[in-house]
Amino acid sequence: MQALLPPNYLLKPYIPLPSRVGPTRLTVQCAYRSDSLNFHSSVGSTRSDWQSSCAILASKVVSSQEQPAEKSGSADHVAAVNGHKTSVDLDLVPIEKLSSTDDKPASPPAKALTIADLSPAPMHGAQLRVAYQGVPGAYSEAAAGKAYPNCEAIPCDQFEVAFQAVELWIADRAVLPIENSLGGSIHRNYDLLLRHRLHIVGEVQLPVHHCLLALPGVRKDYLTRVISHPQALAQCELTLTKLGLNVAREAVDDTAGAAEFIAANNLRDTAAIASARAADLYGLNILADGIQDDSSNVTRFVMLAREPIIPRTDRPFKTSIVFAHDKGTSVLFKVLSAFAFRNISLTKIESRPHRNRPIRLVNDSNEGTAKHFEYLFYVDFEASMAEVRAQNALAEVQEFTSFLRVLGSYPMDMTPWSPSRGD
Ligand SMILES: O=C(O)C(=O)C[C@]1(C(=O)O)C=C[C@@H](O)C=C1
Repeated sequence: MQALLPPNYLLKPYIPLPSRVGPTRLTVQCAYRSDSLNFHSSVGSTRSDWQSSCAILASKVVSSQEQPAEKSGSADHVAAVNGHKTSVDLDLVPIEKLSSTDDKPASPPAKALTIADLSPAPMHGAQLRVAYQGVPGAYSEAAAGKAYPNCEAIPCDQFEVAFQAVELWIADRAVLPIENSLGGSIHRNYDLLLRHRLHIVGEVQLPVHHCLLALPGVRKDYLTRVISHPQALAQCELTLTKLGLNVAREAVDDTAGAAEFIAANNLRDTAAIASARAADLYGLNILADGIQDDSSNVTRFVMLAREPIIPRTDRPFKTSIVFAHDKGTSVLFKVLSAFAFRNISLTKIESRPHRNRPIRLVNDSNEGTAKHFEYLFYVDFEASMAEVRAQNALAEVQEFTSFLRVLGSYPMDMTPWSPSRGD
């Protein structure tokens, strides 16, 4: 967004928004239009708050592109356009006001940047706003709380919306699941990491303890279906069968959303797989506790921000990269050896279809044409980009690859492991 501003205006790195966001769930439409918001709950938020928030974001871009410079930078002007009165200005500071004039003292000399400047806390004096996919009671909300204690968690109806919420400055961070110890990778988020320009700034691992929830008075033998997030259904498949629940499984957007749906529609033949907190929030009973197929069920989440953090060497760091290559099959081996020769451990490798070029045609000298699928490879390795061995490894990787992007270099989650409990 900064690139859209006229050159004589500086955008300070935060846009104040109405202070209460509350648990209103962001939808795709919210990121684009302010007139089609989906209000799940009215707690602490009003429609006009949200219209103002979205309009501020929209008009900031529009006004900076279309208005004459002396008007577009005015906080009052933007506030008036949005019909939203805020006591703080919108942080658009004309550069000329920062420089010295005859009758005004010169501005203080530029201050050296610190790590805090490069991974800034919000400047509006409020809590950090963290976007997650799902509704209150989702595991992603718990992960947001673990990553950023005391944050203001902002529910979003899709992963993509959580990315957009950060890109549009509605949220400061997004916390998104990337892999689970039983269900495997969350492919959608791998794809979105590449499509968006956010940076991974941290990771958290959350023990996931699933419960089977139903309306009060409902017994297991009343059930004709179980609904939940596809990952949660996969994580409990064996246990559901052991419980004699050979009923239909239906996928919904998130675990807590499944619980909310049962409560809202008074469904007496349906159970949800979700957290004990979701049972509390939506008034459901716990029919079975700890139904994940393995007690050490854990989901790894990544934290995303608009700016990368400065990599360090005083604590264990992990770095995530994605690359593609266009030459031969031994490239993957060569790339992996660049890490092996330097004793850098890989913690994860994932391949995804190369959507821009899904198939490569290779002319066979004898007959016809062989078709190879093309992939993007995502690799996590245990080293910080501040380490020379990691820099050298990537320099070597770059020689073999047609595309290479560092998604982030960030502190590893080193919290001691304990199997999932009911909390
Ligand atoms: O539905 C939720 O509660 C989520 O937070 C999503 C999600 C996931 O996408 O993997 C997160 C953790 C669990 O693994 C199950 C579901």
